Amino acid sequence: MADDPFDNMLAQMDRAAEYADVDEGVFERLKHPERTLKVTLPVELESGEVEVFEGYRCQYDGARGPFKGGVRYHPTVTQEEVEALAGWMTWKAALVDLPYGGAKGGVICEPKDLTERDLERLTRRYTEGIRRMIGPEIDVPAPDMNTNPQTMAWMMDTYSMYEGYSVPQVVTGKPLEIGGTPGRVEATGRGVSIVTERLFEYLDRELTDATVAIQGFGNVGSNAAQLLDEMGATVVATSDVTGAAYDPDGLDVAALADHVGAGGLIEEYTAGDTRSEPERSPEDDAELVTNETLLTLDVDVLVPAAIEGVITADNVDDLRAGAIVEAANGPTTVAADEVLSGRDVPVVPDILANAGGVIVSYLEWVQNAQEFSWPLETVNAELERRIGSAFDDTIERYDVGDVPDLRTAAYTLALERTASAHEYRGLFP
Ligand SMILES: NC(=O)c1ccc[n+]([C@@H]2O[C@H](COP(=O)([O-])OP(=O)(O)OC[C@H]3O[C@@H](n4cnc5c(N)ncnc54)[C@H](O)[C@@H]3O)[C@@H](O)[C@H]2O)c1
Repeated sequence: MADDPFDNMLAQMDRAAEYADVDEGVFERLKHPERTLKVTLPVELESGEVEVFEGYRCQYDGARGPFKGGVRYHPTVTQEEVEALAGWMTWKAALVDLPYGGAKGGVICEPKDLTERDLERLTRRYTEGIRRMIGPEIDVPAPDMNTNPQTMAWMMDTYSMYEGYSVPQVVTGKPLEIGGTPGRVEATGRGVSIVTERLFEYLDRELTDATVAIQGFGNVGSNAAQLLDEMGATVVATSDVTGAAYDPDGLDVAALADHVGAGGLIEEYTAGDTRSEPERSPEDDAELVTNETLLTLDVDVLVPAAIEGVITADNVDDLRAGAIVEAANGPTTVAADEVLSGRDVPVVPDILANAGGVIVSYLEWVQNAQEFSWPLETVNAELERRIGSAFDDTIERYDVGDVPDLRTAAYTLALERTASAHEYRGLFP
């Protein structure tokens, strides 16, 4: 059993290595991040107090191109977590065939306890700390948990100030006004909805008959919920840190999105204290249940879209979902994965299910390089083409019949593609 995210990632690699055509020496290299920078970040808060934060940037593997990966602000960030997330970015970029290596950043902080001004100062100090490591052709950060287009704007501005000219291409997930792309904010959730639809086609089942439970109603969870709702699925539960809203007849997803968008919490929504305009539908009888209960609901699809390590050996036997689509990174431990694989529960792995974000980040980066902007329809069509093609490749690998599950199929492809890049490039010096 491996619950540490980095050990979990290595165990996933080991599982796929049995089936992947990868040279042993190259495989050994792939188990180690290229480099990780740890930075100390003293920040004078708006209160006048000086607080010393700690942050990281890990560049995991750059054989396929410049490093790419988000920046996370969270109290539980660790070096091992950042390195695991950077590894997952490497496999994700390879699986969806983007010309990128994988990276990730993180700062240990509780954003809820910081003012907007504090967050700006922390972001600028972190950007200065990792500035020599990033760049449009070197390593391109993006948003992740608790970071957003505003965070990217501060990063872009800080980097540009040092360079002496505007460098929009140094980060993706920016506001539209400074080189962002239409469709980036919804991209990960849109990708999740597309792969869920493809999975149902593959299983020869109707998405319009399906019930869905989504853990986490942040950027990814809320956009996936709204798009799945538009596709005709019934979203029966969703959650935040305060708990889950559950209505077996379906939630009023639009009202919930309005409420949360206005800063509301799930526990307030279920208590009838809503901030949505118009009011929540009278047919929505959402009651408050725990996040743990949400995970074990008898639904057709479970979408973990919050944090890693939520489906474990401890709760996997209680899971009743017919399929799992991993919107979060690393939500299933290897021990739990083996149980699900044994029970033939299809699990669309994170490196495929949540790749919509990095795909549209790539499209933003390409538009910045071209100094040209594309309409939303072009971005969405390209996202659908790329994630659909990665889904087809994964299914094709799975249908050959030797790999036990979709995750192993996806990892096999990702490892083979990354290893192939290493073999062509050779071992320096
Ligand atoms: N934003 C992206 O483009 C993107 C891309 C790929 C993968 N992801 C992954 O998706 C996941 C969610 O990212 P996001 O950008 O939506 O973050 P977010 O901060 O916008 O939302 C996170 C949601 O999870 C909830 N949450 C946090 N901790 C929780 C806990 N302990 N139990 C239950 N709920 C909890 C929060 O209340 C919130 O509703 C992360 O694993 C992230 O790495 C995000």
